[in-house]
Amino acid sequence: MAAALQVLRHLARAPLRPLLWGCPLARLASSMALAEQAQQLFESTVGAVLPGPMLQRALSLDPDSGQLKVRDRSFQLQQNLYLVGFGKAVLGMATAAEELLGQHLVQGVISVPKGIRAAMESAGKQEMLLKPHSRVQVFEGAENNLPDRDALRAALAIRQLAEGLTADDLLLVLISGGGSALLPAPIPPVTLEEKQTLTKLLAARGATIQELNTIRKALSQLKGGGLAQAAYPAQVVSLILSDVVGDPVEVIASGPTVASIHSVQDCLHILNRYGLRAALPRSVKTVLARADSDPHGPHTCGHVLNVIIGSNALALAEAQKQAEALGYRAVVLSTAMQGDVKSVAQFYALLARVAGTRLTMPGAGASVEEDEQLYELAAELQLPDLQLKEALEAMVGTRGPVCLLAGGEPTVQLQGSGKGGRNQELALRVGAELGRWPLGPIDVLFLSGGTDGQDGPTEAAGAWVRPELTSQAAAQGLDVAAFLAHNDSHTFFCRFQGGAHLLHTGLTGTNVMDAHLLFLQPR
Ligand SMILES: Nc1ncnc2c1ncn2[C@@H]1O[C@H](COP(=O)(O)OP(=O)(O)OP(=O)(O)O)[C@@H](O)[C@H]1O
Ligand SMILES: O=C(O)[C@H](O)CO
Repeated sequence: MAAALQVLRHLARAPLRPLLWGCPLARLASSMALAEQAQQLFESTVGAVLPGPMLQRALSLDPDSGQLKVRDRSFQLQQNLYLVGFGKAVLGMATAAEELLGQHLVQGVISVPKGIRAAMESAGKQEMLLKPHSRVQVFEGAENNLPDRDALRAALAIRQLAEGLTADDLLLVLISGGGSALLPAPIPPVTLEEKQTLTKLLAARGATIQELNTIRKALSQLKGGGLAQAAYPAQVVSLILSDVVGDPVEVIASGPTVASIHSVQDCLHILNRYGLRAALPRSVKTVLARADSDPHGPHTCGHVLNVIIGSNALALAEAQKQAEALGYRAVVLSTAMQGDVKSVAQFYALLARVAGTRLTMPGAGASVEEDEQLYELAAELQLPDLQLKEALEAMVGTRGPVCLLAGGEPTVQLQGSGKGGRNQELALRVGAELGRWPLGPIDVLFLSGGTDGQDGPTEAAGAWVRPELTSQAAAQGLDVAAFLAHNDSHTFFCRFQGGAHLLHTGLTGTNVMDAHLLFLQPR
């Protein structure tokens, strides 16, 4: 685990070894090293959004004058700096912030997942752990990503700190994914249990994170700008690590420092859509009715600076740079990869075929039907930022290796009771699809990994596959289709070639959704 971390740290700084594409020997070696390079590139993707480097990029402190710079804004520090935070990556973010801001920090309170300190400790990740005499108080709670009494206690301590601030103070707010469950403060008479039940029901019925968080905001004291309001008249700077496609600050962790723009009507529409309006507890109806007649209208957040300091796009941009340094033609396809994992897998496999044909037989092009099918699949997935045409055009005239990068969070409809995760299932499906057609004189590798280092309830971050997967598995007596039918991708990869295709990084301490890397190397 410690060794994996060393690699991550090293890769965050060091450029990777470039390919020497002119020379056949080098080409052979490079082809053999493709899997190794894929794993290194994944680690660079994560390295770009680790708490330390991220905070260092976002903040700069002049030790002589005590001026803190965040983007183009300056704040005078003078025993007036406070910190709060909530989210799965916040422990490491708070540690990095305290290290940077040192003596200026008066007091802090953070709400982080249950067991995270012990997990980081046993993973040997000292840089994610606060020092023994830290000024930051840590609350652990929200087991299984659900708001609980411990998280409620943390939220109340955060509110108390915020409410005690004056116009001379600066509140630094550290926010990352999972923040909603770690900052529950229901508006009375709504109880924690009622809020828990409602969010669980909405999630189980397929509500999007935008819908879920709209409801959470309407029922919360601190979400939807409530925390910023509590801290007024202090100045507020929120440093946000995004785990939502498109980085919407009002959605991530339910936007506690962003004024909510939703009306009660929006909430009622959502509750209607999921058949929950009729059975609402009286307390929820009371709070919604009260909000409807609130004479003050929505909060304003003029005293707040919200800054996205880490995102999937940022991580992929770093991986793209590293891939180019290795000699690849690298294109970021999308940072909003969503949709059913089966369709996403078909898309990547067909993309490998269409792009591969362009690379190996310039001028021939893939068949018109395949091109059309690829564009149809892309349209079905509805990816707002997809650079498919650009990526395919980039193949024309490219004679060397290509790396296509994407990020996001596909969805798995669980049918079986097997062990797996989104990334391992996607990789397994892509592997199975790639084996269906001959791909010509080209080496192909697809990797999918969760940037938090944990894919579903498994110890792996994800997996990588090549087109030979199905036949090699069959030679080992493993039937890929049978494992897929039970959502048993992790069991498959543990058995296949002794687990050599699994990605193991350990918990990374960050989270910007998943990364997908598709490598195409003409032979
Ligand atoms: N056996 C399985 N096969 C495939 N996917 C699974 C399996 N079990 C759980 N999953 C998927 O794993 C996901 C939950 O895993 P995880 O804890 O990594 O969540 P997450 O959404 O990545 O959390 P975060 O928001 O922190 O990134 C769900 O999307 C679920 O569908
Ligand atoms: O906490 C949340 O609301 C989700 O992780 C999205 O940010």
